[in-house]
Amino acid sequence: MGDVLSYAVRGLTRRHGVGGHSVLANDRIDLDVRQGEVFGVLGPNGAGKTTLVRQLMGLLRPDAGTIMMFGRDVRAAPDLPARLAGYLGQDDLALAELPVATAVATTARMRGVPRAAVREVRDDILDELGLTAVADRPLARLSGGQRRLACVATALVGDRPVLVLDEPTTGLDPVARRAVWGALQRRRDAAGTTVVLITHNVLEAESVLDRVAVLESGRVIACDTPGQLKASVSGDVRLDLAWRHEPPADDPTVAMLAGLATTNGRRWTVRLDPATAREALGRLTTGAALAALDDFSLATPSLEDVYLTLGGASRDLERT
Ligand SMILES: Nc1ncnc2c1ncn2[C@@H]1O[C@H](COP(=O)(O)OP(=O)(O)OP(=O)(O)O)[C@@H](O)[C@H]1O
Repeated sequence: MGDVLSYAVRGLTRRHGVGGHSVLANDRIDLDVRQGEVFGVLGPNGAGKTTLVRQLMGLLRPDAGTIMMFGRDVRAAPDLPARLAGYLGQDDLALAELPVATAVATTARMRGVPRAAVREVRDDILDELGLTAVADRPLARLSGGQRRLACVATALVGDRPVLVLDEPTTGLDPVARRAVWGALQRRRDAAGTTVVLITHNVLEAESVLDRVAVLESGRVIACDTPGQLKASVSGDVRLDLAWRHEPPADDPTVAMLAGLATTNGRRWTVRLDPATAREALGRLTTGAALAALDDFSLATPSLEDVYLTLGGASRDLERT
């Protein structure tokens, strides 16, 4: 990873709409994305993530601020992102009528892959992403997940130095998601490709992302490596409890945890300092509540905990 900045963003501001109903979608965002890093953008729905990446791609004009791409001002060279970056948008309907293989091959040709190499390049990426079996089917006649995966293939083909991907793994099954994360890592490791991606899947992204920016209400509220972000909440551990049936509400430990827990049905997640967590667990496993307890675990914080600590909403996260 070098010191070259694929993107240097300063004071980026963009408002949608006008007058009383307008929304400040990006509010003075500063970001540096280094060449060869996988850079994640996390944040709750409506935080301004898509607005940010559309500006990085030159698809939306900033109201204020600058975007430098490899040292050049995107405003002065608006075609720069389209030439240097492969982009996956939220909906990709342009290629819908084409068979997958044709969509990938056509994109490869447009990106300068020599005619003699197109077939091999196309077949390699279809194989890498597990799309070979549907290569002859038009995108419009694929399942939602397969179509998304085919769009990922068209974004990745042609070895652009930058990839900007808006939720590349949303809607994919576990095998396909693993294929996408693997494909991104391989490009970063082998070719120094810079990847900027939006994701809600923090649990999987954690192992792939070099750095993460957390957006909320148009602002960057944290930006660091997953490790450093986790260190910022590292005083705490996460206690996960799965209840077999309704826990006794009059048990003082249960009542204390209930007030602190994020709940998902009978699953409770509580962030506590280690000593309190150990004590609580000790009381639960020796007291009356044990009969209601199905399973428990104590874990050091994940990027998910960071996200939640910073104010992200658990409903916006995919748990897979
Ligand atoms: N074309 C538009 N006109 C008006 N408001 C818009 C428009 N596009 C986005 N917004 C608003 O701007 C804010 C940021 O939207 P954006 O799509 O960038 O968020 P996001 O973080 O990508 O959200 P999500 O996770 O739901 O995709 C939201 O409040 C959204 O409602």
